[in-house]
Formats: sequence, C-alpha cells, structure tokens
Amino acid sequence: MEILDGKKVSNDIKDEIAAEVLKMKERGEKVPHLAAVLVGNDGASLTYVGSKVRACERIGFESTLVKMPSTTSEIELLAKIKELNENDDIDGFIVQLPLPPQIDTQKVLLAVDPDKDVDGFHPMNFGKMALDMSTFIPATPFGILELLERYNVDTKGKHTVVIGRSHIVGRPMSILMGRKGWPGNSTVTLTHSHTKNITQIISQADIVISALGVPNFLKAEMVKDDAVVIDVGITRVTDESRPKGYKIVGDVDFDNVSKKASFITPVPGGVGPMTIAMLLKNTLLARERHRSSSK
Ligand SMILES: Nc1nc(=O)c2c([nH]1)NC[C@@H]1CN(c3ccc(C(=O)N[C@@H](CCC(=O)O)C(=O)O)cc3)C=[N+]21
Repeated sequence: MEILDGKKVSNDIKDEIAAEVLKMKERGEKVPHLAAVLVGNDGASLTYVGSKVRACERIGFESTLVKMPSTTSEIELLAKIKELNENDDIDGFIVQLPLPPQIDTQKVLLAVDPDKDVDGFHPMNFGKMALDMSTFIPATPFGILELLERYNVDTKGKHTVVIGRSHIVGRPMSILMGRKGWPGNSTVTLTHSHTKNITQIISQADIVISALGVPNFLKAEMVKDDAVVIDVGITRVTDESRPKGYKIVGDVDFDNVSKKASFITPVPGGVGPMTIAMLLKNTLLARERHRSSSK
C-alpha cells in the first residue's frame, strides 16, 4: 500500500508556484491576487478561508479577505461580487460556501465573472470542463487528478466508483475520470443516496472516490483487493483530548481499508491540502490569462 500524500504533494506544488511568483517579481510583473468572500462566521469556513489566505502569503500572492456578516442580503453580496468582477487588480476570487439561507447560491455563482472564477463553479466553466475546453477545474477534483498523476496511478479502462453527486466534488469528478486522456479514460459509476446495491457496486471498483461526509462509511469488506481509495470526506468530530476540541475524520475506515488498498489518501493530509494548492494553481492561471488579455 502506498499513501497518496496530499500534504507533501501540496507543498511541492506550492513551492513550484512560489518559484513562478519569484520570476514574475524579477520581471517586474504584478503578482497574482486572490480574494475570498466569507459570509457569516461558521467555524469550519473561517478555518478553510484562513488557510487559503495564509497559503497566499507563503507563496507570495496578494490576498484579500472580504468578511461580511451572516445577516448580509443577497443584493449586498451581489454588489460585492460586481465590485470584485470590476476590480482590475484582482485576478481571481471565491465565495466560500455554504452561504446563509437568505442567499440564493445559484444566483451568486452565476454572478461571478467566469474569467475570475478560480473555484470553477460558474456553469460556463463547468460546461467547458465537461467539453474538454480549457477552464478552471474545481480545486478538489483538480487536486485528486493531480495526486493520481504524481503517483502514476493507472486509470485507463479502470472502473471508478464515485460516491456522492455534489456539484463541488462528486459530479465534476465523475465527468473528469471519464474524459479522454490521463488521469481519465476510466469507466465511471456515480452513486448516491438512491443507488440500489451500492455495496455491491463499490466492491467492483478499481478506484473508489468517496465524497459523502459520513465518518467510517467505507469499510475494508466493501473494497476490492488493491483498490485505489480516495477519501474526500472531512467531518469534524468532538474530541476533548485535542487542543482544538475536535478532530477531522474522513469517510474511510483508514486502519482497515489501508491494508487492502494499493493507494489510499489519509484524512487529514490527503485531499484537503490538495484543494488549497489547486486553488492557488487556478489563481496563477487566472493571472496569466488576465495578463495576456490586457496586453
Ligand atoms: N467556495 C468554496 N470553495 C472551496 O474550495 C470550499 C468551499 N467553498 N467550502 C468548503 C469546502 C471545503 N474545503 C476544504 C479546503 C481545505 C481543507 C483542508 O485543508 N483540510 C485539512 C484539514 C484542515 C483542518 O484541520 O480543519 C486536511 O484534510 O488535511 C478541507 C476542506 C474547501 N471548500
């Protein structure tokens, strides 16, 4: 069994991006600028946005954190998005999800300029992804592809079973694994809460990608020998013995599944850190595209 070490690979990617930023600075060019909008003060969202901003600082990007109260109206958020769309200094931005219930998430995602949509959540970018056009691939799926690539995992002709059909992970992942090329060329089954005989389907998988958010859902008995197991679950569970009072657990019973798997991602230290690295990669891309379009 080999660990797909997202912590290590994400640090490699951040080093690569930092080297690019250094070159930009030496050429006297503007460095990439990422903005993140956070509405409300959900603890987990604050942590993630905080990590994104710190990662920007570490690699030499400019970053702006826009904090708005949980009572923000849809109109106010749309006005902020318009401002970020028009601000030529900002190369890319994200609106951290989930949003409070008074705000229509679909309207918000549609309002983001697709050229600044480094999350890849705008329908235009989702459509481009599905059609193999150059675009911003959502950071979590992009991170999983990057891990498969850097560990030389064979995906061609393999049966990939994706668990969960979220717009951010499961749905795009199912499309990406079935695309032409590598990592891809896989035969994909997208499973969800209405899937019949889900355990039987999972047992046929060469590659399992679990994006469910149910701790310890995936047990060793459910996976085939030598399966590749990607754990996208991140659930906070109270644990008084930890300094923060909680620990992060994935969807996979790691101790037992890892004995059977050929490759497996840990939680924490797997897909999570890759998500951040690929957001930075998308922001670098956004800067490069922005520069060539303003010349
Ligand atoms: N517009 C938007 N874009 C996102 O990309 C987005 C979002 N909204 N909403 C929430 C999810 C979740 N997400 C994570 C990012 C990093 C870790 C991460 O770094 N996890 C660490 C552990 C972090 C910890 O200790 O809490 C790890 O798995 O090792 C996890 C989850 C991005 N998301």
